[in-house]
Amino acid sequence: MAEEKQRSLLLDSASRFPLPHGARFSYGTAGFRSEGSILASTVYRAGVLAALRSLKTGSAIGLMITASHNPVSDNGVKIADPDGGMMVQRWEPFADALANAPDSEHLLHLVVRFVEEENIPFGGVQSAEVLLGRDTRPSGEALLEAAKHGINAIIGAVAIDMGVLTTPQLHWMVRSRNKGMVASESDYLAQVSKSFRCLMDLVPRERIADSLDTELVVDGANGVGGDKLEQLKKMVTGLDISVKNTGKKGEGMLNESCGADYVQKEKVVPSGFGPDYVGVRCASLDGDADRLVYFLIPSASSKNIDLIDGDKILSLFAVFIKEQLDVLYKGSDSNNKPPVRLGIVQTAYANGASTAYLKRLGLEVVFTPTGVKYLHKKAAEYDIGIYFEANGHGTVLFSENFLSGLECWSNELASASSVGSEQHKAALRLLAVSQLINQAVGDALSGLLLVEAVLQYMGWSIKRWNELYQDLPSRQLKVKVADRNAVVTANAETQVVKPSGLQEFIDAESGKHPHGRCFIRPSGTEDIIRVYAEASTQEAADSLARSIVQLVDRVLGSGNSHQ
Ligand SMILES: CC(=O)N[C@H]1[C@@H](OP(=O)(O)O)O[C@H](CO)[C@@H](O)[C@@H]1O
Ligand SMILES: [Mg+2]
Repeated sequence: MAEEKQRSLLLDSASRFPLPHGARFSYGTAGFRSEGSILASTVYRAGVLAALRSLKTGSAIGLMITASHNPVSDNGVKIADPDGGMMVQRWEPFADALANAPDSEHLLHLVVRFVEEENIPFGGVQSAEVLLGRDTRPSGEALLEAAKHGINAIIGAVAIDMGVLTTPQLHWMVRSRNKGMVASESDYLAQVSKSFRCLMDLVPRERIADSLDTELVVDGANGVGGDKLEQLKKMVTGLDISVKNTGKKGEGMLNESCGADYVQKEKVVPSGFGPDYVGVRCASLDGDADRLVYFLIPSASSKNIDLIDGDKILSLFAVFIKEQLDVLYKGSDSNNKPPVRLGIVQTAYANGASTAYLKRLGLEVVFTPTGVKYLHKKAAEYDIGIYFEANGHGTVLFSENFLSGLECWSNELASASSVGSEQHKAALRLLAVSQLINQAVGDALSGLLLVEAVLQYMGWSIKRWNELYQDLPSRQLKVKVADRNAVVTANAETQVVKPSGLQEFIDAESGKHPHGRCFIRPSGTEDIIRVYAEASTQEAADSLARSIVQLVDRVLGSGNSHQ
């Protein structure tokens, strides 16, 4: 009876969100993404999916409506799992099938079959909870309603609207709620600002005396991050933050000539910044504030910037954390403590100079395919795992086991004669980092505060930080091809397996240039093949990339390659 009611409810509500004619959707690296005006049926179905996922896991699930750094007319939707991470990959084929079901009958059929296969408690026997968030895109409001309809089409499921949020805020809320911890936006802001204050209080006095530059100017991409940073700014002291491209009327369009993606890819001064900011520490968030890069405008006449990308943020965090661990483990009372495993996770896009630098520090560096779901999973295998994509998405993960040990150790140090010792302070710093930096996903706001705290601790200017190592010149191009899946890669995307012969050519071309390195892979978010090349000079990197583009175009292409 209950099942009958469930079926007719789903049929009824699904028929209100018909699939647009000729549309095809695919749950890619960043969920579903498309022109916002054709996404209502997809977001409705993502609501159904999220409710089923919540029934299956018995936990709260997140549904975020955003298209990150895409143009303002686009939108998208992604699902967060109970731990705050991306939805388990095993469910992606079902997500695709749901999104593309031609009508409500087919949709119902798919749901009923999947519920049976997955043994999902269906028909009201269990309750489900989906936390909803959206960014500032104009299409978001209507899409949020579509998501609510999808969730409400599953009996027992409740939609909780958490409002306009950054993507990482929603992921944080899902994780916190499922851990039984406070999980509102003000809780997020309170935790982040409190742990930042704690780190700032632990900055060595002699370094404060150097009176390091506290001025920071942030490009908010005209997205949700700017407004949130304005809120956060009121809760932190010790920094002089001003926010540009806040998205307020008259300041410009979302992601247009601004934001972390633009700044990282184009390496030019973003809109709203000019000669007034020469030498000032600047940062860019992307449209949903899960990516962060820093930059420096070198001279008044310069259109180009000095980019401080995700690799360098990672390197800064790695240096800091390694230093704290070295201090912590130096004391005699560390003898009976289990050794800590610190791991660095990068992708093939990491600049070769960053990998060489990290290895020189004696750190363990491993590679995964592109996409945070791979990096995150790998980083979670360590006691402390630091991961970043070059584009600025990343975080620092602490294992539960390491953290509980560290808390006990810190308490021991506090009660013994070591209170206030360097060793005690190192423990407190690491604990504060674990509170500050988002444990669910990469988070531009908390990442930014950690960068700022570490720079203060080190007494480093942005220039000094940038000089940690010098990036090898690189070039990224893309090629339109008939079928991007014709390219199959291995070894964390560094080697082409298919079509055969391609890798040999890439090797031969790379070998022609000092420090030449090149790889190609099918994009997970666009219908293209990406080509990345680096070498000791910009000319060599450009020429290497171009020669591989021509080859890919010849073998697979539509004759239509571009940057
Ligand atoms: C070279 C590059 O920047 N690739 C990006 C891009 O993926 P592609 O699969 O390369 O299209 O979007 C992903 C999602 O935002 C991000 O994780 C990834 O780093
Ligand atoms: Mg983003």
